[in-house]
Amino acid sequence: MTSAPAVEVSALRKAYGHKKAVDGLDLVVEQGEILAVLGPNGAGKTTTVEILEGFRHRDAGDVRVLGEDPATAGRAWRSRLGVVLQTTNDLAEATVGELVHHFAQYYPDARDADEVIDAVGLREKVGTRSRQLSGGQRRRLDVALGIVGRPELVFLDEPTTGFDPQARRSFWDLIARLRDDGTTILLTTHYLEEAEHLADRVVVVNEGKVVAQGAPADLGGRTARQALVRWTAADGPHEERTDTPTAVVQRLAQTYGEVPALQVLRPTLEDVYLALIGRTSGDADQDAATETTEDAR
Ligand SMILES: Nc1ncnc2c1ncn2[C@@H]1O[C@H](COP(=O)(O)OP(=O)(O)OP(=O)(O)O)[C@@H](O)[C@H]1O
Repeated sequence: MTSAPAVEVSALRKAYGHKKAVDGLDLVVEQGEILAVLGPNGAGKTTTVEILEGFRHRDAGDVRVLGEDPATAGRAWRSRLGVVLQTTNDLAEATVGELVHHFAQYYPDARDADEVIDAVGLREKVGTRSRQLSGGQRRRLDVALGIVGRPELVFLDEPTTGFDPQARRSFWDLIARLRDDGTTILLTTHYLEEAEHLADRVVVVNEGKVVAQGAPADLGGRTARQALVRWTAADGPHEERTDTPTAVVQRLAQTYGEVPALQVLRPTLEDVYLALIGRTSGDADQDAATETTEDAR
């Protein structure tokens, strides 16, 4: 028997005034899987996640999270969810250790608080007040508070923004361990390599709709994933898309011997993603620059 999905969303809509933030979005997260939601700034990811968490009202559509409608579900439902919120300023004077131990008390079957502190890599900061943590350390504390209750389903909205590369790697290990424990995880991210590394499935959202979904290696379909063979002949540059680049190169070698300016290119997840959202990598660089400015504020 297959179990019911952890999350089922159909025809979800939410507008802010005239702005359609979510515009007929469909989504399923199976139990035990890691689903990554990708999309450019303003695509509607946070709005969707906040509706699933029960923090925002929807205008239309059906939503089931762990079998209940988040708009009406109660405390027992909420205790089964791990919601990673930004730590509020009210808690700024509490230490890492105090916060994680304190939050653990709210849940019937909480994880061991000290193990969680170790898992997010904050052991050395256990006595530090939350206001004295760096941005990346604060985010790790947010994650610790989100998982200490041993949730069945965890929502992570851009969990590793502001992490250094080493912290990102150890966070990925933590997420893999949560998955091994059977936790279902929905995360949003702007990091394509994060989605590729972690996710069983990726959903690409653009302008409030799902524009593609699949395993990271299959996203965009077979054609988008084909290799591109390029070479230059006497009459100029040539290119050929193919599932069998070796055969194409063999054919070219028979014609030319040493093939002039031969290249075999494989599209990366980033290439496929940018094509799906109708951008070029120049636009993506622009987004990255904008994000850096926002982070710097
Ligand atoms: N509280 C709000 N009031 C008005 N407009 C909003 C509000 N929250 C979001 N929006 C708008 O809705 C759209 C979707 O925003 P949302 O935050 O869901 O996008 P996102 O995909 O999470 O973006 P990002 O990657 O930048 O976090 C954007 O155009 C945004 O400006």
